[in-house]
Amino acid sequence: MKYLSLHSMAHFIYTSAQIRAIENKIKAQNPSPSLMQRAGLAAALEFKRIYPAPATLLIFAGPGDNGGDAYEMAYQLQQLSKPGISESATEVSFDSAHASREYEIHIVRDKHQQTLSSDALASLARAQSCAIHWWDVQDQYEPVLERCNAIVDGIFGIGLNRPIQAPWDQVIQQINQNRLQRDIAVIALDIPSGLSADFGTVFKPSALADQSASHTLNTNRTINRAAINDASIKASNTFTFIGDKFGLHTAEGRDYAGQVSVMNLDISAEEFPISNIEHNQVASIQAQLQRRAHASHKGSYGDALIIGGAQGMRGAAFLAGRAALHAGAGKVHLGFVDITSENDVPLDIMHPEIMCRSAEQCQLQNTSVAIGPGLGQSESSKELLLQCLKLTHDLVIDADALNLIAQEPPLQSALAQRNQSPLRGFCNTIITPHPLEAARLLSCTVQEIQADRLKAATELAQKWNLICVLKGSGSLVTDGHTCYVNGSGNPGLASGGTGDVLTGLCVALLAQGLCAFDAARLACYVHGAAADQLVAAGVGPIGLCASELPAAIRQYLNRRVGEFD
Ligand SMILES: NC(=O)C1=CN([C@@H]2O[C@H](COP(=O)(O)OP(=O)(O)OC[C@H]3O[C@@H](n4cnc5c(N)ncnc54)[C@H](O)[C@@H]3O)[C@@H](O)[C@H]2O)[C@@H](O)CC1
Repeated sequence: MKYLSLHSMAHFIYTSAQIRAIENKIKAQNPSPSLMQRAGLAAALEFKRIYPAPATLLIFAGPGDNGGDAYEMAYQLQQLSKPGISESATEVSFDSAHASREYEIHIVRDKHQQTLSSDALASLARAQSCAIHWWDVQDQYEPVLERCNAIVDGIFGIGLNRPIQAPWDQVIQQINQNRLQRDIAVIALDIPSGLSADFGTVFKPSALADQSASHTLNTNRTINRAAINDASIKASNTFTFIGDKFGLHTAEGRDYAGQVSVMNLDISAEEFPISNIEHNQVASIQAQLQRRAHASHKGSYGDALIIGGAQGMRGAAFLAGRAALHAGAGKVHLGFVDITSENDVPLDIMHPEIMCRSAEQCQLQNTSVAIGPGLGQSESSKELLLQCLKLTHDLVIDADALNLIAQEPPLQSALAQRNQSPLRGFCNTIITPHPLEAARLLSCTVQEIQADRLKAATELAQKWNLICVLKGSGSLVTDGHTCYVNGSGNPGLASGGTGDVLTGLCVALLAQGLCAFDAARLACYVHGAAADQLVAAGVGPIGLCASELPAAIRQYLNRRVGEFD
């Protein structure tokens, strides 16, 4: 299908500034058909594929080029509905006498707010020459809204630069409410209106913050609570143009974008700049996990030690330990804190192969270590963390270990000095903060972290010269230069203990010889994929338990990477 093909750059993600630069470069070449025509045709073809006619389509067109895309899509859909028109045509001559009624198309626009570019004006003219129904945003188009089969959002694209106000704010809530009630397709062109392409955040006008259960808006439109807090379109699908955008995949982006299709508009790969943001594709890393040789033994797959599990949080260490075991570490040790006598040391009855002892008795050298799950913040935990920072080569730092570092300058110095020991060389260090832990580490608020996740993850990785996994929807894995956005996983992971499992998985992969960046990337991917596998089998997302993940991780790894020669 023309313009929808993905080239070798498909795994890259771009900033809106990069997309604008590509757009300007191509536009300067006066291409025919124009980029807007290509965008409209690509959107029409993909829409027709996922939503074949007959159907009633309500298209909302805004004041900028995103609105131009919407006009062009409407025009192209009308053309594609004509009998005998080839789907690979890029420009189709119009003959209104033959216009098919296969799609009943309605367009809503703001007649008083048109500041259209020449491209958008040309697309508007083409659409106006078709059998399309036209509405002003102030008209009562509700009867169409209530019976249409699909809605297209061409209100704002990457040019959105402030919170959305009347009349479009009310329209957005109305569209979201309609989708909630009728479960219809809502297709966003380029990016859902209201979502930031660069941050995955929603521009929220303060007026929306404390609105109550139901509201009568100035066009007599009643909006219920479920839709009221949305200052962005919640799309079922986003057709994004030229290149993929970061905001569609992290922070709030995934909840608003739905299924993303990238349409590169036939722009060749050479026109794209090098991007330092990529989707976390792990095929090449999976290949690095050792295939199991006959003549291998437990020593071949490394030792993993997890330190944590203070009183009341012993389970966190067990979860990490089981994850390390199921992810293939040769030997797994748990070092518990708060142990007063030998008899205090807990055992994992279900997994007696895990070796348990007091943390103080554990060997920190020649072992891949994770510290944090259930660690607590006692003096002895602090001392253990200091020892780990000083003595280990492979170290995963999570949970309370991160909170301690945030509070204690001596721990921060020890972290900063990890790569300066000539004996150890460059260390494998991974931190796995969730947004609150990241906020503590950077002395800011969670809102500030979430407002620019890329900046936060990059800053943490650069500050301490390590690999940072910033957890949350669309987890980021970065070394401070290249950032991978993880696409696997689902809201079933939003429960206690899943982070401990991720930590155990990271340390098991380090133990098996992966470098920190590869281990963190593969761990994130496999952790999410295991959860996706469980949800596909009906285990979650509601009630998915962290303790169910290790076995799913084992299954995933054996299916995808661990084949036995
Ligand atoms: N021109 C082209 O050749 C192409 C354009 N494309 C489309 O063009 C879009 C970008 O176009 P624009 O730069 O015109 O951006 P938009 O279509 O997002 O609209 C920007 C316009 O809306 C105004 N605006 C921004 N925030 C507002 C708010 N909260 N309330 C009211 N008005 C607001 C701006 O002042 C500006 O006039 C892309 O997202 C994409 O959809 C793509 O199709 C690629 C090709």
